[in-house]
Amino acid sequence: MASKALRSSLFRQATSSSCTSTNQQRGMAIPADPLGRFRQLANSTPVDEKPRVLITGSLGQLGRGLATMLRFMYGEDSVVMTDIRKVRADENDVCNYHYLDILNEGAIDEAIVNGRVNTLIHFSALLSAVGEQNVPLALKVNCQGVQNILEVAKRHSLKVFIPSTIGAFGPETPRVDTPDITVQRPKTIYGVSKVYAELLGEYYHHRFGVDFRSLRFPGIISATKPGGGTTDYAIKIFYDALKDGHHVCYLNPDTRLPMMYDTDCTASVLFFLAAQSSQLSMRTYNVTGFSFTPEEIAASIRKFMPDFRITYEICPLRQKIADSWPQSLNDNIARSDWAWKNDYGLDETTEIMIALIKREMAREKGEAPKAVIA
Ligand SMILES: NC(=O)C1=CN([C@@H]2O[C@H](COP(=O)(O)OP(=O)(O)OC[C@H]3O[C@@H](n4cnc5c(N)ncnc54)[C@H](O)[C@@H]3O)[C@@H](O)[C@H]2O)C=CC1
Ligand SMILES: CC(=O)[C@H](N)C(=O)O
Repeated sequence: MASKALRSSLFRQATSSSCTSTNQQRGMAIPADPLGRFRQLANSTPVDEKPRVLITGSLGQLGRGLATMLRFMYGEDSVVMTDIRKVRADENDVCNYHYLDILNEGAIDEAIVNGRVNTLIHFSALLSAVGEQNVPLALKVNCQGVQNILEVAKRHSLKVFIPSTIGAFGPETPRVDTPDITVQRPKTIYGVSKVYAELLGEYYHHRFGVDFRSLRFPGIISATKPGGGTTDYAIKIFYDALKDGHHVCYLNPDTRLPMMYDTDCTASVLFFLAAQSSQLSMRTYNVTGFSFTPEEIAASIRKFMPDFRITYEICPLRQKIADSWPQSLNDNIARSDWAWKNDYGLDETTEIMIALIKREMAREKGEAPKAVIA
């Protein structure tokens, strides 16, 4: 079932940038060489500007793929991975890994100095659903943690990336084509803490000259374990499709949310960090891929697995959160300021997720090779 473009991406064999697979959203297509844009960026980075990056919370959903891409682009010693949990024996994509609790500011200093780090990517956080279950911890990790990170960035003149989220918007926000600057007023502790991070980062930029950068991500779809968010269903649905042919969805069939494929998320971070400060008219930008409802992603899966079934058991907590978030984001300013562009639409994402999970399942049975970037 996999297209030629997909096979190319999985096995890193593509050589040209011509398109072989089309998608209805924004009339896009998967590039035949999915790593081409990353290779080009690495080749165009002057030696004295090569990033040496420390990632906090790097064992979460987004950190591992980003670390793998950074190593591919800038070499094995370009990334220091940190988190607070022990690495499992099967996590063989984890390298140069150290324990780092972001609530310990002195320990962050130490890791930056010892690792000769010039760029800090701050991924540690409690996401929307788990944040509601432990508000005091969410406040500590998401607010105190950000304060510590910004102080360290100021002290060591670091470039610092702290992601924000669609969760930084609320029910009073215009929900369709949500612009960068609008009413926010989120109703989750996650959203409140992310607005704080956006504003505090911008304050450190204007007041102290810290090179703070932030992107408001939509839900990210990847073949890695999600950390307890409202958009997690859009990952689990693929695992359930392949294991059971059936997914029980906790959101209503018509709940539309903006999403993005993992590799586009990684690209947004790396191209944004590589942009010159003079290109940036803002420090916090929306970025997005495509929007869909549970019914629409199920229909996309059925193009590859015609017998797939979806049923619904609504989780009131997550439904309420989803109902307060944008249905689609406007990211035109990122597109014009620093040439942001997503490469993957819904059907490409579906095709790749199915292929990656099939490989993961085969690997578990000892039938497939290990690391893949797609
Ligand atoms: N995954 C998504 O769909 C989206 C993610 N984001 C943001 O991107 C960032 C990364 O997200 P994910 O990887 O999905 O999160 P995740 O929940 O999968 O990973 C977060 C990591 O932070 C670590 N952590 C928790 N407390 C810590 C502490 N005291 N010190 C150090 N590390 C600690 C956890 O061990 C975990 O590995 C977060 O800031 C999140 O808000 C934004 C929008 C969408
Ligand atoms: C969109 C996010 O920030 C995250 N995936 C969540 O659902 O909490």
